[in-house]
Amino acid sequence: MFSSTPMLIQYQEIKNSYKDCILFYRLGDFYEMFGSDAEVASKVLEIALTSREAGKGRRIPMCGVPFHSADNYIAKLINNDYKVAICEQMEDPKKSKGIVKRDVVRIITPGTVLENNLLHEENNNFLVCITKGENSFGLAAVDISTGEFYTSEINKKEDLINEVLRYTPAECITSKTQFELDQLPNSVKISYHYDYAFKGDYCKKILLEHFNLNTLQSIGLENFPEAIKASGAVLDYLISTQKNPPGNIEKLKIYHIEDNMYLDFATKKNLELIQPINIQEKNSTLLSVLDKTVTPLGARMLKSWLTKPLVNKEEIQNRLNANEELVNNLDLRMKLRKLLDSIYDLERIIAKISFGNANAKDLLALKNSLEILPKVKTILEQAKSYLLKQTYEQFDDLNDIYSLLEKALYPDPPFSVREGNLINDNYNEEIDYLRSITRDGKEWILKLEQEEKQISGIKSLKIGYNKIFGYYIEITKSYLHLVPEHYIRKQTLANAERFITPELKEKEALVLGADDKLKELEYQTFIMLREEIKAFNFRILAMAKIIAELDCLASLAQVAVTENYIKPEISNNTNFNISNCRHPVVEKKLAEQWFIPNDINMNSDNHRFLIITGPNMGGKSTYCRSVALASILMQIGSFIPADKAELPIVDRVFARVGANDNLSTGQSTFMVEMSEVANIINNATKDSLIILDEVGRGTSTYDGLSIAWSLTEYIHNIIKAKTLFATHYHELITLEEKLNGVKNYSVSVKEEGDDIVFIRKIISGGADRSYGIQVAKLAGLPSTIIERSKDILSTLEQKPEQTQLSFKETEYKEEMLKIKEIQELKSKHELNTKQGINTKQDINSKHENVLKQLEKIDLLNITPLEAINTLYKLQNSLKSED
Ligand SMILES: Nc1ncnc2c1ncn2[C@@H]1O[C@H](COP(=O)(O)OP(=O)(O)OP(=O)(O)O)[C@@H](O)[C@H]1O
Repeated sequence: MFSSTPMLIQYQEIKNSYKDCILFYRLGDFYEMFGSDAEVASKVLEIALTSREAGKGRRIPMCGVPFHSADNYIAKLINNDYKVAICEQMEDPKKSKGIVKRDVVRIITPGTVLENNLLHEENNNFLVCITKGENSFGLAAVDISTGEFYTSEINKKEDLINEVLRYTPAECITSKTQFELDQLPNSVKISYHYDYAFKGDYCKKILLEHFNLNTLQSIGLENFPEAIKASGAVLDYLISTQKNPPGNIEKLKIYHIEDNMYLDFATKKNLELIQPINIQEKNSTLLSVLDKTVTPLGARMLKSWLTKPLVNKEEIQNRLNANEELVNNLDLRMKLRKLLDSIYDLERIIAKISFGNANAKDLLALKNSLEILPKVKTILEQAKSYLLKQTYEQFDDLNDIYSLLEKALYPDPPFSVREGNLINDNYNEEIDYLRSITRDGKEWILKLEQEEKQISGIKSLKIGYNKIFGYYIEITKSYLHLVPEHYIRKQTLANAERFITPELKEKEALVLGADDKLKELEYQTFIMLREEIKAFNFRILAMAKIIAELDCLASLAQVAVTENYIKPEISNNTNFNISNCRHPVVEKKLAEQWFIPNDINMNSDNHRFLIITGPNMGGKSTYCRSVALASILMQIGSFIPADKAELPIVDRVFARVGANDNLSTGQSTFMVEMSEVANIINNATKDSLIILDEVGRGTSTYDGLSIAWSLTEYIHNIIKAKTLFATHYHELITLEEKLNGVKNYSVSVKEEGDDIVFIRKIISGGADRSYGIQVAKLAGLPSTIIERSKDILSTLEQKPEQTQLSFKETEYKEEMLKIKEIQELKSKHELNTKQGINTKQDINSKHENVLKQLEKIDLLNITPLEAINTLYKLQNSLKSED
C-alpha cells in the first residue's frame, strides 16, 4: 500500500511477516510506526500522531518513540495485550549504500519479556503451552527470565486448567486446532502458534537439538507424547520470538501432578495462600506471614513451595530437620540471612547474559554476588542436618568465575556499554595503552590550561570540550584584550569567546582518536567477557537454586522463631493431633486481643468427619482453616503455629469456604459453590483433607440442608477423607448418631443477659442455635429490626413447620406502608414533571433527597432485611429534619 518510497517498500515487506505485531521500525534514534500500527500505538501510548510523505502526494499516519526510552513504551503496549516486533538497522547507515538493511531481531510478547520494567522481582513470568491428545493433555511452562522449564501430561481437563492457573501465566499458547480455551478464565492471555510447531516429530527434533541429546529417554520424556508436543512447541515459540535459542534453558523437568500435594485453584483462593480474597488486604495471605526471604530468588521459590507442598515423607522430614537446625542455631541463621541479603537476582542476570542484554552493572552485580558464595559455604560447614550438609557438599563457590570478573571488570562501570570504563586495568594490554594516552592527553590539557593562564595573565581562562568544536580555550569578555595573537577565534558567546590553537588541536586528535578506539575496544572486550560468562550459565543457575532454597529455609526458620511455631511430627498413622493450634494469619491481625488456640483430633475411624456448629463470628471458619493451613505448612517443611502437633501427610487439601460470586465467568454464587463441591467429590481420596464452610447456604434453606446432609453422608461413607464441616444447619448434628465417623463440635459462647460474649473455644458437642440476632445487634442493626427478628424467631421456634410469616400489626407493616407512600409520592412527582408542572417549590429538598435515594434502590436485588434497614435510615432522615 505504501509502494512509493524505497523505505516504505522495505517497511511493508517486513510488516507483512509480522501482521499480528506492532512493528517498531528503527530509523536513526527513533523507532517509528506507520499506518494502522501508528494509529493504534499513538492512542495507547498517548503520543502525537503525525504523517509522512508516501509519494504521489499521499501521506501515511506515523508516530515514533525515542530509541533510548523505548522500554517504557514497549511495556505499555505489552500491558495492553499487544505484541511488539523490534526491527533494527542491520548495518551502519554511514557505510551502507542505498537503503539500510533492516530486520526483526526480537518479538516481545507478555510471556517472553526480559525487560526489568515488565517483570516483578518476586514473581515468575511463565509462558505456558497446552496441547490436547486423545487421552491426555500436554502442558509446558517456561520462564525465560529465570531459565525454568517444566512439562507434564495430565488426564483430566479440570486438572489441566488448575495447573495452568497455578503458574499464573503471563501468556498461554496453543494451536488453533488443538484446544478450546473457553474454559480458561479471561485473565489468561492466549496466543496461537503455528500448527506445524505442534507436530510430534517436529517437537522431538526441536527438543533434541536444544538439549543436545540423541534420545528423549535421558530426560524421561520418551513415553509422554503430549508433554513432548507442549514443550517442543513452546521452545519453538521462544526461538521464533527471540530469534535465538534461549541459552539459559538447560533442563526440562517432567513432573506428574500427583508428585505434590494437590491444591486446586478454589482452595488456594479460599485459603488465601498467595492472593488475598479482598485485593486491598495484602497482608491477609499465608505468604505474607511466611515470606521473610531476602532475595528475589527465595521469594519466587517460596511462592512455588506454597502452591506445591511436598507429599514425600523423606523430603518433608529433611526440610523440617533443616528448619529445626536453623531455628536452634541462631548464629547460623543470622549469618546466613545476612550474607544472602547481598546476593542479587542471579537467574535474571543470567537471562540477560544469555540474550546479550546484560550491561557492565549486571556483571558487577554478578561479581558482587559471587564474592559472597565462599562465605556462605564456610558458614554451612558447621551444619548437621541432612539437607544443609548435602547443600554444603554440593556447594560450588564459583570462585573461578568470580576471579575472572574481578580481573576483567572495571570496578565501577557505567550503565552504558558504549562509553568506556568497562574493563579493568591490566586485563588487556591495548586497553591499558589507549587508556594511558587518553589519561596522559587529558593531563596534558590540564597542564596547558595552567600554563596558558600564567603566560597570558588571564585568570578566568579555561579549557573546555564539546562535541561540535572539540577542545577550546574559553575567555570571558573582560579579558579579551589580553588574548595572545596566535589564538584562533572559533565561537562568540554572550559573555565569552572561544579559541583554539594548532597545538591544542594536535593533542586533541591524539586524545580523541585514542578515546574512540578505547571505547570501541572496551565494548568488544566486554562482549567477549559476557560470552565467556555465558559458558558458565548453568553452573551459576544451579547455585541460584541452592541460594533460593537456603533463603526459603532460613525465612521459614525466622518466622518459626518470631511467631512461636513448633516442629510438627509426621504421623505414622493417619491421625491428626494438634494441641493449641492457631491460625497464622488471623493471630497476626488481632491487634488488641489474644488469639484463642484450639485442639484438633481426628482419626480415620470414629473421628474423621467433624461437624462444627455455633454462633456466627464464633470462629468456626478460622478453626477449620487453621487445620488446613497446618497441613500445608508442614508439607512445605515449615513449623506450625501450635504447642504440639502430629499430622499425617495428606495427598490433597480442599477448601470450600464461604460463598463467592464469580460474575466474570457468568456463574452465580450457588453455581460456583456447587462446582467447587463437585470438584472435591471427584478428586478427594481417603488421604485428603476437606474443609467445608457453610456449603449449601447459596440456595434455599431446605435445598441447602438436603445437599449438606447428603454430601456429609457421601464423604463419610464413600470418600472417607478427613473433613471439617462448619455449618449453621444444626439439623446435621443428628448425623453423629447415625454415622460412626461423625463427631460434633461447637464454638462456645457466653450469654450475658440478652448479649453474648465470644469465647472462641471449640468444645465437644453440637450447638443448637446460631445467635445470629445477637451478632446482628453487635453489628449495629437498629433495635426495631432486632426486636422484630426476635418475635419472628420465637414464632418460628414454636411452629417450625411455618415457612410463610404473617406481618400483621407490626412495625414492618408500617414500614411497608411508608414505602408505598413514598413511591406514590415519587410517581406523582414524575407525572407532574412529565406534564411540565413545576413541583419543585412544593417538595422540599429533604423529600427530594429521599426520593433520589429511593430511586437508586434496585428492588430486584435487595433482601427484605436490607430494605428495612434502608427505610429506617430514610425515615430517620425525614424525622430529623422536621
Ligand atoms: N480462635 C480465635 N481467637 C481469637 N479471635 C478469633 C478466633 N477465631 C476467630 N476469631 C475472630 O473472629 C472473627 C470471625 O471468625 P470466623 O469467621 O471464623 O467465625 P465464624 O464462626 O466462621 O462466623 P460465621 O458463621 O459468621 O461465618 C475472625 O475474623 C477473628 O477476628
